[in-house]
Amino acid sequence: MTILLALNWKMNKTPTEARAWAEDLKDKYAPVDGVELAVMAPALDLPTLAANLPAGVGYGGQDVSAQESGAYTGETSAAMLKDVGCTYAVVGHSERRDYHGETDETVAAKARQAQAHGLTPIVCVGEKLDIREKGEHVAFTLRQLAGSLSGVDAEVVVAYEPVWAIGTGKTATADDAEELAAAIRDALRGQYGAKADGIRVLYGGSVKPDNIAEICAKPNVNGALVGGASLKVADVLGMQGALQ
Ligand SMILES: O=C(CO)COP(=O)(O)O
Repeated sequence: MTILLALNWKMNKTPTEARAWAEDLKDKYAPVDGVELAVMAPALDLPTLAANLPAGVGYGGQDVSAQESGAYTGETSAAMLKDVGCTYAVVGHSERRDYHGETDETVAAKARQAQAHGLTPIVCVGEKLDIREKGEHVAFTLRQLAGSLSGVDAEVVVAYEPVWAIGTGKTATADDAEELAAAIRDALRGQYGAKADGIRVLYGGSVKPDNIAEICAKPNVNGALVGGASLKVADVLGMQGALQ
């Protein structure tokens, strides 16, 4: 399965900065066999990426509305993302769940809406520290996954992002990542049967050039969702190179 290196810029980079980043990447980028690169950017940056990313590098939104269109001020529809050439939409990132009150039901509705427009949702799940300390991280994450994939078809990517590892410099060990990725794979088999083996399960949380290879070498980890280390082209090329 092709490894997906998904870059989540979060709320960083103006369109001017996004353009400079894309041009810099274009100067230095060479595709690596078996590695797909895609940038999850603020909606305003997407047209700039469409015009300036090197061929073969994909892009997507960081969120998408659960609604089709209409009186939903501030929202971005799946049709809008599709129209600017997105192939992905992140849904259910822990920052959306925490700061915008998104529930599993909302996340599933967003994922279904993305699929209805031909976008692949990247559905994020993962536990907070207190849940891990109680040893309930597997059960919690699988419950979140089941709710977040309700009515969602197999054209999906799942990202396991333990909240305690996001932006903290604390990376889960490769074994921690594999424990959850394997549990997620089993759950996906229950929902999708044999198609589960074609679904990419990513790990996210303080992934960097010096730890990505070990994490992505695990049998059930098919890529990474990267925040901080996605902002500098040098780090992105470092991660891509480490996967070679
Ligand atoms: O939340 C993340 C990606 O979606 C991870 O962020 P960091 O890589 O900055 O820890």
